[in-house]
Amino acid sequence: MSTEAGPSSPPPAPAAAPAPADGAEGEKKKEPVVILCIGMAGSGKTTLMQRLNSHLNSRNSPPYILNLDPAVSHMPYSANIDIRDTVDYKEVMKQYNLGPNGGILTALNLFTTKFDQVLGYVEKRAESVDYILVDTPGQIEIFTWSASGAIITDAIASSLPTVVAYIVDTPRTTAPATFMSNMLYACSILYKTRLPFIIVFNKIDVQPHDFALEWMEDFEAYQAALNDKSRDEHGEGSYVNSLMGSMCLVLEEFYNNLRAVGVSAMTGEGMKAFFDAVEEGRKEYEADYRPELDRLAAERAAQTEADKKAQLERLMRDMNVSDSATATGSRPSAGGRRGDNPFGPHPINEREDRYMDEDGYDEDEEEVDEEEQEAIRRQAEEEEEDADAQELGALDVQEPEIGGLPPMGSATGGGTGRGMSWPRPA
Ligand SMILES: Nc1nc2c(ncn2[C@@H]2O[C@H](COP(=O)(O)OP(=O)(O)OP(=O)(O)O)[C@@H](O)[C@H]2O)c(=O)[nH]1
Repeated sequence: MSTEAGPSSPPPAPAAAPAPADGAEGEKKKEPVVILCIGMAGSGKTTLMQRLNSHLNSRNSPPYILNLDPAVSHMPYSANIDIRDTVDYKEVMKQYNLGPNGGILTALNLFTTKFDQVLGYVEKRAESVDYILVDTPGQIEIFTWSASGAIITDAIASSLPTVVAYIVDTPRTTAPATFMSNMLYACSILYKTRLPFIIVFNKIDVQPHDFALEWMEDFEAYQAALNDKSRDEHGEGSYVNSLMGSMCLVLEEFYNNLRAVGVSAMTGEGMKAFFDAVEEGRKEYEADYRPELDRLAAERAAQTEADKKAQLERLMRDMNVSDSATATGSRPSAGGRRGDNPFGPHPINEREDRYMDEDGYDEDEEEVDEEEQEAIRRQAEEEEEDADAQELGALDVQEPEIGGLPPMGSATGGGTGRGMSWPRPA
């Protein structure tokens, strides 16, 4: 058992400005790292969140915590922002005749409509914390394969250094086939998020993770394990097993580019290795992800600038004040001199007449009308969506004071009651 605070010990008294977890005093404080905990149901995400929370509290560096799992019934720590305070997924299920997964997904979608507020709170606290922990729904695909999961991940990652901690239930991964399935899933998440990735082999108090590290480093060791279990009575390996052997080779590149650590959320073993890996992840984010983000932002800015320029040119053309027209002087302006005041009054109907065809049909006018109508339609749709979200109960996100976390183990199990639940009370 580690010497860190146990699961139910209260956090230390909140410090106004927590001492930096690492780095020398006087140095400019680093941006906090966001740790996105993702994993299969039962892999130990919530327990690990609790462990990370108590570990960081014991280092006098309390983290900022977000819970994005609307269905968690017991949370052994208090979150600064809890999806359950904003949306009640059981009500969503009832009202829309949805099953549990549909309810959780819809609750997450509703919460996503308010995520800009959440990000605002997180950014405000970025000055005073070193780590931001995010717990995700137990049904992994609800987060990793949904639009809202992608929106939330992108929003966080474009704001702060972010690493993905993929939690693996080690005792349930000892079979080569299960191991391979888990690694392929991890690989798919890596390619979807493209964020620095840590594979966290949890529950090493029950099953050490050496076998997994060996399989990741040594193809032949994995092949040997496969052969061990794959022979049929004729001594032949099955098709699936030879496929898995090939997969292992394919994944070599993936294994080479990620960090794998073993932890026990229960005992606290492996915390140092975990935070070292997070620090490496931060460096990778700064070296690879941030420049890409900056490049995309510059690309977008250039595109916006080009669009603006094109619009302006079009406007100038419409008003007959193109460079050539201005240079040669198109018509006398109000002041009387040719080329002066290109926006001056036109002789009646002159401009309009030039754009009319023989039937008096104005093609350009129609184009503008369509654009305007499209813009009006979009705005109306957005307003309608906003109204829907409001009605459905994606209420303003509530944030308690940081550092004022209730003692660990005091979660209410059905929302912490700080915010409003759906549906909105009469
Ligand atoms: N022995 C051992 N058990 C653990 C460890 N971490 C979690 N568990 C147990 O594994 C079970 C599942 O843990 P949770 O933290 O609820 O897992 P989860 O991934 O949050 O589960 P969902 O919310 O359903 O996705 C619980 O019974 C935990 O006590 C660990 O490090 N060692």
